[in-house]
Amino acid sequence: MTRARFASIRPTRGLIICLAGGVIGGATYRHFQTKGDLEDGDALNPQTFTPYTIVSKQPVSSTSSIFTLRCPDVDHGGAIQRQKESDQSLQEIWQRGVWSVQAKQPQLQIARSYTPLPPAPVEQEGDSNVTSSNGAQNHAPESQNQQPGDLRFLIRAEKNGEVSNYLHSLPLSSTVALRGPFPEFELPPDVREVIFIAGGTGIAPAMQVAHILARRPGTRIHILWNTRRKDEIQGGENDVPTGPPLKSDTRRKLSDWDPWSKISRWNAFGFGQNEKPSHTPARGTVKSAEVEKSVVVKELEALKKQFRRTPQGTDDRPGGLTTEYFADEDHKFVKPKDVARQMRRVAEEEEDFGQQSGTKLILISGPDGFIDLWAGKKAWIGGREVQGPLGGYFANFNVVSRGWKIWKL
Ligand SMILES: Cc1cc2nc3c(=O)[nH]c(=O)nc-3n(C[C@H](O)[C@H](O)[C@H](O)COP(=O)(O)OP(=O)(O)OC[C@H]3O[C@@H](n4cnc5c(N)ncnc54)[C@H](O)[C@@H]3O)c2cc1C
Repeated sequence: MTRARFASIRPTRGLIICLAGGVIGGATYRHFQTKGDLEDGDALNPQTFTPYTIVSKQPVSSTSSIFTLRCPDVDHGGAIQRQKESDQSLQEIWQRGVWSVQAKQPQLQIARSYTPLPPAPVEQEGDSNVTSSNGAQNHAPESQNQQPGDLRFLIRAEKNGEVSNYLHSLPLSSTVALRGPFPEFELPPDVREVIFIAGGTGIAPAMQVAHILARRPGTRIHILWNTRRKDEIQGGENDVPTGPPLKSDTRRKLSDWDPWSKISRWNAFGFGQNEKPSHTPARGTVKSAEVEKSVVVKELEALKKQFRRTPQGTDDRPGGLTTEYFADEDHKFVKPKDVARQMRRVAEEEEDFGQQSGTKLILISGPDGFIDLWAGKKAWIGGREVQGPLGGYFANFNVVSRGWKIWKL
């Protein structure tokens, strides 16, 4: 979610893109024609804006909230149809990769991109499974009033930010015009391993990826989430291995390997499905049991549970989501060594169990400076945003030869 990412221009029908005055602080902004943007009666689509209603705003921190938006008039026949159409059209994109929608500020006629969060985990009696609005299995005590087709966003009110502050200023039941979906990144079908470095609201695409991988047996994702404020990661637990690396005499061939063994590397990672992962409270936070967990932390935990319900891969390798939390306010930052440690763990597993097929991905999402620091600036070529050369910390990491691919979101 770089500033360049904020600036990506997608040629769309019925849209006038005016770049004049659109470059502010390194960002190019999308300006829209006043007439004909709002097309009442259409399901969410990339060409025209569809009015949604804010049905809830759930504070995450003093600067960010989770907004739930719904197609209006959901109780009326035609609109129910529209809601269903919208939900169906999103089913596919929810399985493919990272995507966004644009929200419009009507007075200024500008729009910004926002990343839908996976459907809220739905509370259910006991520990049984429930099905979310997009057919996903969910499990956690959140968001009781969710309806099919609802879109949820984690939105931070940026200092002097036009659209984000406009959205935060709107009371419940206000209308917000949305357009989309816009694919941002397609996960390779054979993806096996993901390290996701997320800055701030960059956690939203990380959650999208986790949501997809939770349905792909044997895939794993480790999220390193760096926020500015510690309240956003409150109660978050770091799933990091606590024991020393396994010695070579404990190595076993994959065929001999007992996935439920306590000494298995997968479990040492916290990926085992029967074993309780070893947790440490997020740095700078008190033990999670003693504090109310932040809304996003709760949702990440619910995503972890989704992985545990997914059948294992053909090689009996448990899939999983693990997390590490860092807050600037605590002077804790994700460092290259944190990423290197995860890469090393994967490399050790490959040594032990043999090189596995499948793509290994490092994804980075967050504000401009965050992306630049890790992987260098994205670039613009021919009016299109491209990845640009690999820079930042990763310029000095031997990632490619180790079989990792990097993508700046
Ligand atoms: C694909 C995509 C998905 C996105 N998803 C989300 C999302 O899920 N949630 C979310 O909150 N945002 C998301 N963003 C960012 C969002 O589109 C806006 O850029 C953001 O809300 C700021 O817009 P604004 O109009 O309020 O600020 P602007 O008026 O555009 O900017 C005001 C000032 O704030 C600075 N600024 C803007 N954004 C940031 C930032 N993130 N960090 C530091 N300084 C900043 C600008 O440089 C400028 O100086 C996404 C962006 C993209 C491209």
